[in-house]
Amino acid sequence: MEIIRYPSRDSRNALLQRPLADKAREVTDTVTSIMDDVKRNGDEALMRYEMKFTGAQLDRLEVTPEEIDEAESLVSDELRDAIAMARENIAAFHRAQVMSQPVKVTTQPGVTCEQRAVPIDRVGLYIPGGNSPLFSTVLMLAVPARIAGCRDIILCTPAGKDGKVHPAILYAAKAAGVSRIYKTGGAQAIAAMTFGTESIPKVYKIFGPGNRYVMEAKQQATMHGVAIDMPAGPSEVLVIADDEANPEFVAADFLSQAEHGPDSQSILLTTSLRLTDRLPEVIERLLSTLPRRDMMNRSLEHSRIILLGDMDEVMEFSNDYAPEHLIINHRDARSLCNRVTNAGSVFIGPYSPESAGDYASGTNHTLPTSGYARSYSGVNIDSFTKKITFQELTPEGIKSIGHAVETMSENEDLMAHKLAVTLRLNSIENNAK
Ligand SMILES: NC(=O)c1ccc[n+]([C@@H]2O[C@H](COP(=O)([O-])OP(=O)(O)OC[C@H]3O[C@@H](n4cnc5c(N)ncnc54)[C@H](O)[C@@H]3O)[C@@H](O)[C@H]2O)c1
Ligand SMILES: N[C@H](CO)Cc1c[nH]c[nH+]1
Ligand SMILES: [Zn+2]
Repeated sequence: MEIIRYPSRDSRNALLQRPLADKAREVTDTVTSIMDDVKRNGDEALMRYEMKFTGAQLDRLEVTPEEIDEAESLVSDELRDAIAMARENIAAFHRAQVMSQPVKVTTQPGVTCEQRAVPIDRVGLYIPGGNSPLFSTVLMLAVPARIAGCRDIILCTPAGKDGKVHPAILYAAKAAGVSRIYKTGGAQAIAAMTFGTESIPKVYKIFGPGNRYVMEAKQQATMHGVAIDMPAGPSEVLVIADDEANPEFVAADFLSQAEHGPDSQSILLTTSLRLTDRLPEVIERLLSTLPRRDMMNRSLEHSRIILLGDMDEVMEFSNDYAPEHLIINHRDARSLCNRVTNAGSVFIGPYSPESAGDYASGTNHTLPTSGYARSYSGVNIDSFTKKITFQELTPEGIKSIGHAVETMSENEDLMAHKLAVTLRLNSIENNAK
């Protein structure tokens, strides 16, 4: 972990870089060849890749109803209760985002404009399964998809070496109303949902987080006519903390991101010399009590403690970095959060760990990474709909805006546009005679 005290303005840009950004070309090339292979060879390629990456020998990709029943019996009552609570909270927060009234405005006498949200008919959800089986992500994606009214919800996730999907993923998928589940992961799963294969249908929009291969594949999918929620790759957290912050809380928040994968990143921004000096030792102590130490150590190599001069510099750096998660563990947390312009999701105060939002508070944990929080939102109810506009003009309406349209189209040299209005105006005039 790097400790950087009072970095010069010139050196700050380099600190905004995400881990392994220099390997982007390699990832792009690997993903391009996987996408081509799946497009050409369909299910055969998917089974080959599952064997290569997970060791699973598959002869069918779709999960059977019997496998789902078996999974249900393996989930403990305690986990069922936890999933039920998370699902309720996620549903409550996302239900509240539904626009209850369509937008309907009369812009001029006789001119009515409307906007309605219409669900995307078939969506594809990617559930990561490399380092851990993220069944919480099933809830984050399938619950809002159902609330939005998506009809067909496809889910892809890698199988384990034994050819089975983790029982909690299957249980959560059933509880959240997923239509069909397939055993395929990584870039090949995204390719399958992009092009369609013998078993897996092509979808209209792909959702979900994943490692660098998954994130790159989703971005390539957009070149083949499929929409995506956003680039959501390796997890990251930026913590803003002051002298009063409990160093153990900050250390645990660092480590909770580090355990997602070797290319996750945790950053502390502080004006406190005391915290800067103490944190490495507290992280070391907590780390020694946790499993996955090796992976966390690799992630911590990219992590940074950055000591800055004042809170203006802290907020400027945080907004430039645009973290996926921002934890403000600071005595002025409430007022600082009003200065956030770029972040996926913000956790306010000492008792709001990112883990709460990862699982059960109700907000969505599928969020933009790698600086994409500058321009993208995390998954929300709108992600599952598209907005269609409607308009209706009465004879009075075409008369009220007709002349403006004729003038504008004439000035764009588009005389057929003008004609479509003029003919109607003439017809209204003739009928009136
Ligand atoms: N941004 C978010 O909202 C969010 C949410 C949850 C998790 N995440 C991130 O999702 C990621 C999950 O990653 P994961 O690896 O555990 O699971 P994953 O399911 O995303 O990826 C595993 C698959 O990647 C493919 N793969 C692995 N190495 C490869 C290689 N060398 N070449 C080609 N393909 C390869 C394989 O198909 C493998 O099955 C983590 O980085 C985590 O931080 C992000
Ligand atoms: N932190 C992840 C988003 O970057 C979400 C997650 C799922 N499970 C645990 N955490
Ligand atoms: Zn997490």
